Amino acid sequence: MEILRKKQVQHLYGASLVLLFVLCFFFCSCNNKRQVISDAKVDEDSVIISRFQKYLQTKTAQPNPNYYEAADFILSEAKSLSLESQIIEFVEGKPLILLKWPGKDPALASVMLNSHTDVVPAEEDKWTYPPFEAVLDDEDGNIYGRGTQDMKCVGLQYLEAIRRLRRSGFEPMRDVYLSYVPDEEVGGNDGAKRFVDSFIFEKMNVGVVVDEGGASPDEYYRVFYAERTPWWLVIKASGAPGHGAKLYDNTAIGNLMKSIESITRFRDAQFDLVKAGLMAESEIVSVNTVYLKAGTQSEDGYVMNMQPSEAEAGFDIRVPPTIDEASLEARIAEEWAPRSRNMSFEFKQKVSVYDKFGKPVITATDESNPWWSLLVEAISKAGGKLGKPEIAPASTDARYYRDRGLPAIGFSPIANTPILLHDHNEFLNKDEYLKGIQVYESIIKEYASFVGNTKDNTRNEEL
Ligand SMILES: CSCC[C@H](NC=O)C(=O)O
Ligand SMILES: [Zn+2]
Ligand SMILES: [Zn+2]
Repeated sequence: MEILRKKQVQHLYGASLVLLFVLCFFFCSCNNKRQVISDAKVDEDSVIISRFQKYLQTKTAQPNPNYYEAADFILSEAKSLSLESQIIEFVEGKPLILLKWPGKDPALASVMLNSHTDVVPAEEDKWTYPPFEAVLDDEDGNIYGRGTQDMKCVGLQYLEAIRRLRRSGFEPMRDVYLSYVPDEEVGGNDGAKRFVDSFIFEKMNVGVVVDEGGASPDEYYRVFYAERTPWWLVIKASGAPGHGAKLYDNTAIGNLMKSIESITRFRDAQFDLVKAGLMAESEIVSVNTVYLKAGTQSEDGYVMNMQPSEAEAGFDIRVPPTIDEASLEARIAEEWAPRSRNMSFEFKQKVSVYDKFGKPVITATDESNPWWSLLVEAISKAGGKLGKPEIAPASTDARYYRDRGLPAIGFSPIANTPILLHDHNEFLNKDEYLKGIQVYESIIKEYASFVGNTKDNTRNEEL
C-alpha cells in the first residue's frame, strides 16, 4: 500500500515534469515567434524609412530642380509595384509622372492622389543636419530634410500604402492615379495647370483629388477644403528728385511711406481679429511687405544727399475665398496706390478666389460630398483624429483641380509635429511617417471601393 502510494507519487511527479516541460516549450516557442514577428516588423519599417530617405536625397530644390532624379526613383518604385506608368513633359525638363493602379470598373470616376516633386531651397548653414541627406536622428527618431513635410512624405506614403494593400490582396474598384507634378513651389504653371488643361487629364475621368495639407502641432490632423489665393502686388511711387537737405511734398519715398502706413494699419486690423480669436488665420487677408527698393546707388552703397525720384515695394497678399474681391481691389487702387499721389501698381500674380461662375472655389465638407464623408470615416478607422476643416493659408495645386469643379481635399497625415514647411530643420518623426502610411491605406481602400454616385458632389458643380 505504502509502496504503491510512493509509486503513484513518483508517477505524478514524472507527469508534472513532462507537463511543465511541454508548457515551457510551448511558451518559449510562442515567445520566439513573437520575437521573430517583431524583428520582421522592425526590419520592414527600416526598409520603408530608407526608401523615404532615398526620395528625400533627390535634389529637386527650386530654382534648379533635378526632376529626373526624382522621376527615376518614383518609376523604379512603381515598377516594383507593377503599376502602370508614364512620363509626361508638358514643358521640357519638367517631367510629370503619372502612375495608375487600374480598378475593376473603369467606368467609375477615378481617384487621384497628387503630390509635387519639387521642394523649396534650404540655407544649408542654418540647418543642424545637411538638408538633402535625410539624416535619421537615433535619439528622437526624427528624419531631418527638405521635403520631409512638404511634401515628399506624402508622395511616398501613397506608394507604401498601395504596396500594403496589394500585399493584402485588395483590388480597387475605381482606377487610382498617382500624379507627381513639377513646379508647385513656383506656382504650378508648368505643372498642375498644364496637366488639368490636357487631354490626358480629361481622359482620366477624375472624381476626387487628394493633395497636400500641413503639419499639426497637436494630435488632430489638419484638413483643407479651400485655400487663400496669392495676390503679389508691386506698388511704385514717383516724385521729383531733390537735394537731401530740402523738405518738400510728394517725394517718391514719402508717397510710398504713406502707402505702407495705410497697408500696415489694414494688416494690424486683420491680425487683431486673429489675435482676439474672432477669425482663423486663413480667414483674414494677410499682407506682408517682401521687399523695398529705393535710393540712388553709388559705388559703396547709396548716395546720401539725394532724394530719389522712384521708390517701389512688393507685398505678398493672401486672399481667402470668403472675401469680396472688388472691395479689396478698390482699397488697393484708392488707398494703397492712388494716382493722386503719383502711384501705380501691378500684380505679379493675382489668382481670383472665384471660379468661372463667380462662386468661391470651395470643396464641400458635408454629406453633399461623399468623398468628404469617406475621408472622415477612413481616418477614424485608421485611429486618426481629424481637426475642423480649414482654409489653407497658402496656395497648393489643389486650386487647379477645384477650379475645374472637382472636389479636392488637402491633407497630409502629420500630427504631433511642429509646422516647419519652408523652414530650417524641417523634419518628420519616423513613427509619424509610418502611421501616415496606415492612414493612406485606409483612405485609398475606402475611396477605391466606393461605388456610389459621385455626381454633384461639390458646391461648384451644383451651381
Ligand atoms: C502662387 S505660387 C506659390 C505657391 C506656394 N505654395 C506653397 O507654399 C505659395 O507661396 O503659396
Ligand atoms: Zn507643398
Ligand atoms: Zn511648399
